[in-house]
Order: sequence, then structure tokens, then C-alpha cells
Amino acid sequence: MSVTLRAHAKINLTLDVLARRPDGYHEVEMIMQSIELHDTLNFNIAQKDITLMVTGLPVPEGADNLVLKAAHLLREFSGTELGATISLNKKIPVAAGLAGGSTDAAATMLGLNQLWNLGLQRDDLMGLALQLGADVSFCLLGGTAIARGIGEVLSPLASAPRFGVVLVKPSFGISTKDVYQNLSLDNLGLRPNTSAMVRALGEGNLKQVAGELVNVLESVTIQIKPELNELKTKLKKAGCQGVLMSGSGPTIFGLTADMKSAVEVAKGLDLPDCQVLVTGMI
Ligand SMILES: C[C@](O)(CO)[C@H](O)COP(=O)(O)OP(=O)(O)OC[C@H]1O[C@@H](n2ccc(N)nc2=O)[C@H](O)[C@@H]1O
Ligand SMILES: Nc1ncnc2c1ncn2[C@@H]1O[C@H](COP(=O)(O)OP(=O)(O)OP(=O)(O)O)[C@@H](O)[C@H]1O
Repeated sequence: MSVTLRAHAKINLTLDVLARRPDGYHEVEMIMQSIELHDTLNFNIAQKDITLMVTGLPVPEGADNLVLKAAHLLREFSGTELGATISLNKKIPVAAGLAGGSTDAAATMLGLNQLWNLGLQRDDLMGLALQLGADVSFCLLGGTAIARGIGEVLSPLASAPRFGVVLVKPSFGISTKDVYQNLSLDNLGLRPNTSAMVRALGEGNLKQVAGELVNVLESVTIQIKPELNELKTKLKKAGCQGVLMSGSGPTIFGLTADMKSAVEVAKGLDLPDCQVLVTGMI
């Protein structure tokens, strides 16, 4: 028996921070969107051990990998004694603001639930997701959704238009924790209008969607890495309708009418120090 799953990356179309909690986490309100860009995971049954092999982009293969953390958490929760041989083909840039680790963790729970025939419901997995990371809950659901709480309270939205997405990932990564810690809640600057973005998505109006793209973490990350401002300007000049940093960064995304126009925009970009990827909303 073998199970193969795609683990999709996400972008944040809006991101607002409402409060800091005593445990250091933040209450957020954000519109999350899955994109075509994905890692691929393959799961095979094994007698006892859980092992992981990674191909593609380098990520640690040891116990710190979120795939192994998710697998051990699920095995403990379910009580099964089965093992698994897992392979991960890593395509999503790492420490990029695209939830690469979180989506692998979510896919691992979904894949092993099938492989081990556990019969767990999505709600059971949702309960475990939060132990692995704030973005894992959304990654289990996918599509388009409003996320509240620390990211685990989800309200699914109707499928968004399949706008094209150009991703620009600089060579450096960024620590999500550092970004949240450097955020001054008294000085958030421009805040997103969640309901206006929901309306714009519902109408499929790219110009309006572009006008509602706001992420309060952007100015924090730009303060650490001012070169992100130049990347935003270049993406706009190259023809993207709207441009924003995803999550805590440093990836910048630009939206276009469709994948074809995203390919054209990417062709016009001269960014030798960055990884440029063309993908689309799903
Ligand atoms: C920036 C986003 O990616 C937007 O989707 C998420 O809010 C972050 O989600 P994530 O990377 O899955 O977050 P976790 O791995 O759970 O947490 C990493 C660190 O980010 C900070 N963190 C994360 C989520 C949140 N709502 N408040 C926080 O303050 C905490 O300092 C935490 O130690
Ligand atoms: N399967 C995995 N894929 C990517 N990173 C992983 C994985 N497992 C553990 N990590 C570690 O997690 C850290 C964050 O990587 P990740 O790509 O998830 O960040 P991110 O895209 O910024 O996530 P988010 O958008 O959820 O904040 C890295 O330092 C990486 O070493």
C-alpha cells in the first residue's frame, strides 16, 4: 500500500494582528489562500520505524522535520504500532512565509491517516494541528479561508478566482518569531479590511483584490531587510496588479489576471539574487 499527496503552499492576501497573548503568540485575522506550488509526499507502510528521505531543496531530515513530528504525534494519538517510509520532494522555498513546513505536516497527517487506515476525521486532525504550528490548521483545510485565533479558527470562503501568482524569494530566510517579536502593536500602520477583501474575491475583481492586499507584518520585515521594498517596486513595474509580502516574509508575491500573464511578468524580471516562481491561486 502506498499513498502520494501534494502539500500546497499558501500566501496571505491579508494579515492583521489584533493582540499579543500572554504566551507570546498573537491573535490574528488573515485571509489565507492555497497556491499551486507544492511539495510531494509519498508514504509506504513499514513494520515499526518511521523514516524520512528528502529530495529537492535541502531541509533537515532529522527529528526536527515537521513531517517526522507530525508522524510521531499521529502515531501516539492513534495508538497504532505501524511504521512508515516517507519521502518528501521539497519544492516550496524554506523559511519563506509560504508555510512550507506546515503544509508538509498537514499532508503527513492526511497521508498516514489513509496509510494506517486510522479513520480519523478532519476535526481530530485539526486538534493535533495546533501542536505542530499555527499555519498547520489552514494547510489541512486548504483553498481560501479567513483564519482567526492564532491561525486555527477557520472560516472557509468560496473558491477564489484563479489569479496568476509571481513569487519572488530572496536568498535569505526570515524567522517568523523575530518578526512577531519586533511588531509594535501601538504602531501597526495601515490595517487590512477583511470584509472588503472577501467582497473583492467574491466579485472576482483583480483590481479590487489588489487594492485590499495589506499585511501588518510587512513593515517589520522591511525594516530588517529594506531591499524588499525594491523587490515590490520591481514586481509592480513588471506588470503585477497587486504586490504584497506573504506571512512573515521574505517572499513577495504579485497577482496577475491568470497564469499566462504571470509567466510574461516573470520573463521581464531581472533578479539574479532571487528565486522567481510562477504559480496560481487554487
Ligand atoms: C506568519 C504566518 O505564517 C501567517 O500565516 C503565521 O502567523 C505563522 O505561522 P507558523 O509559522 O505556523 O507559526 P508557528 O510555527 O506556530 O510559530 C512560530 C513563532 O511565530 C510567532 N507567532 C506565530 C503565530 C501567531 N499567531 N502568533 C505568533 O506570535 C510565535 O513567536 C511563534 O513562536
Ligand atoms: N518539512 C519541512 N519543510 C520546510 N521546513 C521545515 C520542515 N520541517 C522543519 N522545517 C524547519 O522549519 C523552519 C521554517 O520553515 P518553513 O518553510 O515552514 O517556514 P515558513 O514558510 O516561513 O512558514 P510559515 O509561513 O508557516 O511561517 C525552517 O527553519 C526549517 O528548517
